[in-house]
Amino acid sequence: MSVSSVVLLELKAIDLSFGSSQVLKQLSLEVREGEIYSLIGPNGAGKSSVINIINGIYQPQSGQIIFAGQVLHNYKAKHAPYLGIARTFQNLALFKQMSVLDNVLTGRVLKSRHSLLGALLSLPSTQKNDDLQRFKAEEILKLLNLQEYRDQLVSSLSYGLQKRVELARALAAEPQFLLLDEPMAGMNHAEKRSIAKFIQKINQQLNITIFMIEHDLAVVMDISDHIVVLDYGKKIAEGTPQQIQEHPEVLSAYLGIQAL
Ligand SMILES: Nc1ncnc2c1ncn2[C@@H]1O[C@H](COP(=O)(O)OP(=O)(O)OP(=O)(O)O)[C@@H](O)[C@H]1O
Repeated sequence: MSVSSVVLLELKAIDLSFGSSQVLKQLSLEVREGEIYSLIGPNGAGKSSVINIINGIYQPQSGQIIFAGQVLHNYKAKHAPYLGIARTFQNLALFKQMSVLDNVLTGRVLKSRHSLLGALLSLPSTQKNDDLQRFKAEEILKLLNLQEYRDQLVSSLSYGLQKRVELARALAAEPQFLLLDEPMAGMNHAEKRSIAKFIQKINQQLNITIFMIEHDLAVVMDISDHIVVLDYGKKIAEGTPQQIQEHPEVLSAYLGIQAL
């Protein structure tokens, strides 16, 4: 997807505290439509807290969240799917004793016009709706090369495949903005490369803006359009991968690496 000049998400002067500990300090950021936008920084910098704010799980003490031109007031996690915001979690959150297809179908709840009465009466419209949901879920499985696992229990799959199923389930909601919390955590090199390709495919083919936290800097540098570096809840740098790689403060003081 080409990056547009339209800002899809804006955080303005966000402050977040838990008790006496201030986690985010006057944090502002802008994510443009079509971007793969990555947030990096040391452990405890506040990255997951940012995702939890964008997803409505945490409510900041002050600041504004503006999504698609709308200031969000009293914003909670239950509102996110209606805005077209979906997410994956740092630790897998799947129904492990259900099949891959059924897990993806759970992601279609909002898109389904299924009524309980219709189901009880086996109305033709209910059957049509089920067929549509299944068709959409199958399309996503195809996109992520998961068809061959469709009927397998999630618990029987490798960790890398389970992460891909989680991605599929998030996509089932047809989001316009996808939050990925460490999508490559715990993966081997080949699995990381493969998930990176799928993230690019989702961005380009489905026109979904991606907001990602990831510790693997090589992958972040490889696929991101824009990177923000957070430390102690403050933005210390932002720019293209090249600008970030050349930022001496980021490299030496905060990420503790010499060169990428
Ligand atoms: N619900 C909470 N209650 C209390 N403190 C919290 C809560 N959520 C986050 N914190 C604190 O906020 C700080 C930032 O945590 P956060 O998980 O956002 O950092 P992070 O950059 O995502 O770290 P990591 O890379 O290790 O996942 C930490 O000190 C953490 O303990």
